[in-house]
Amino acid sequence: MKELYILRDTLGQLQDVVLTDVLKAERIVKSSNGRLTFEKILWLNDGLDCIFYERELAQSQLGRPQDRTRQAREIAQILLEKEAVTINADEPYIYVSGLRSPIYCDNRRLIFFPNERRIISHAFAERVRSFSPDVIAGTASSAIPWATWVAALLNRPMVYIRKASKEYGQRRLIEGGDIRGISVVVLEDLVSTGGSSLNAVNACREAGANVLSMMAIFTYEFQEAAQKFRDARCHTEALTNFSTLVQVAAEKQMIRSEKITMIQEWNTNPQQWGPRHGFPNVSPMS
Ligand SMILES: O=P(O)(O)OC[C@H]1O[C@H](OP(=O)(O)OP(=O)(O)O)[C@H](O)[C@@H]1O
Ligand SMILES: O=C(O)c1cc(=O)[nH]c(=O)[nH]1
Repeated sequence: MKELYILRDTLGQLQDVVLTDVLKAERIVKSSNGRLTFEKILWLNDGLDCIFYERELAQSQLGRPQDRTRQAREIAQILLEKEAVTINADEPYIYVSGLRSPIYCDNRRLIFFPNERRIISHAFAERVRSFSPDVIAGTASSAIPWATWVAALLNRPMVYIRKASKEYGQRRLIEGGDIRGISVVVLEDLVSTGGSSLNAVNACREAGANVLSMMAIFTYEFQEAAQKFRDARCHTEALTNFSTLVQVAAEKQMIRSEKITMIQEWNTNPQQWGPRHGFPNVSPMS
């Protein structure tokens, strides 16, 4: 049994999607500290730990490192169980940056699994909510569904950012609406070198938006990516990451130890790994 907490201010309305969850809940315990209505729901379904619908409390609760660690481990396990993560050293994958890699994390697969995609979109929503953005932005193409679900959960407008402006029709780079002068959180499915996500952040900035954060499901934790975001003065975070993935895979014996050693070697020096193993890196994909 899991516990779902829904918190709202006394005048607040629960969104439809939450109401559906509430109706399915076994038992609701209500209390109040004067300013907040506090509803504790004993939740029978797997997968959903908690949702916070009050900003102040969300920040204090979600800021606790152990919560983030638990969440990162849970999502890493999903990536492994749903075979989003695959390893192939015989024919290493080519990344959009041109890097060769023995590991690929295909988060596109996650949209196929309703329970897991709910866990991830709720995790995103909890974090995005603490920034109170005007708009949720998704990078094309893989983050469009995540941005859609998060925007629906938070009842916010959504846009998506193309890799390049469309060459016909309205010729837009950002689709959905005008983000000039308003705040945005950008969602991405995955960060390797950070090039794609930073392009999206820059596109939003050039369109006149204030980018509050760029959040991804997964990051390989490359120094190169972290430096790019520092240089761009853009806050960034990920729901889970390479080191957590490796830790969970090792503990639960989901990846054999020699493969773990190999992907760790790749991760410490991704530029060198391909050439050293007879697979030169290639030009970045356009
Ligand atoms: O951090 P980077 O080095 O830029 O790499 C990460 C990017 O690569 C993938 O997108 P891809 O270009 O494969 O496009 P897609 O989302 O349309 O599948 C992924 O979805 C990220 O956007
Ligand atoms: O860098 C990339 O292109 C990339 C790496 C990865 O593991 N998964 C993905 O979708 N893209």
